[in-house]
Amino acid sequence: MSTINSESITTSTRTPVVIIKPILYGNTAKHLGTKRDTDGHTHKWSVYVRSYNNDDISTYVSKVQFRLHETYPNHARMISQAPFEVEESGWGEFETQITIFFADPNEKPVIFYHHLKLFSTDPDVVAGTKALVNENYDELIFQEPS
Ligand SMILES: O=C(Nc1ccc(C(=O)N2CC(c3nccs3)C2)s1)[C@@H]1CCCN1
Repeated sequence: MSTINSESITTSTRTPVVIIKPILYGNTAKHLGTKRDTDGHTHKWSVYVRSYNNDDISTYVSKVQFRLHETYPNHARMISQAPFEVEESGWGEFETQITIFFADPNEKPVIFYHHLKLFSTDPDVVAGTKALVNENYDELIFQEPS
């Protein structure tokens, strides 16, 4: 923006402000201890998106869609309030698609792909004394409107 007055012309240049929000997305899993008779499920698991710093991501995330394997009822799960996670059970591993929608209508949704992991060679996970955690670090980057 330039301003003109009798003495001079000044031009202000504003450096775009970039806001970076570190996040974690992924899953935890724990063996049920047995193969459930009713449905053959062996694990309970949770797939989630959360702030890396444990702050409230609801200030900038409006909803998150977790697309599970199509054999799950209502497999495209939309979560519209924190915590942004889906808790389920099953017997195997598969690809999930995680779409993050933002409170700012001008910000396009972002999509992450996550392999839901249930199995581990970690003796404590195998013993069921420790949950498996399979998560990824990433960053949501916002440009302040110029
Ligand atoms: O396992 C795998 N795919 C899976 C897809 C769905 C799975 C599962 O666990 N499900 C619980 C069951 C339900 N049916 C109804 C309500 S929930 C669906 S496993 C692949 C195959 C080879 C390696 N990985």
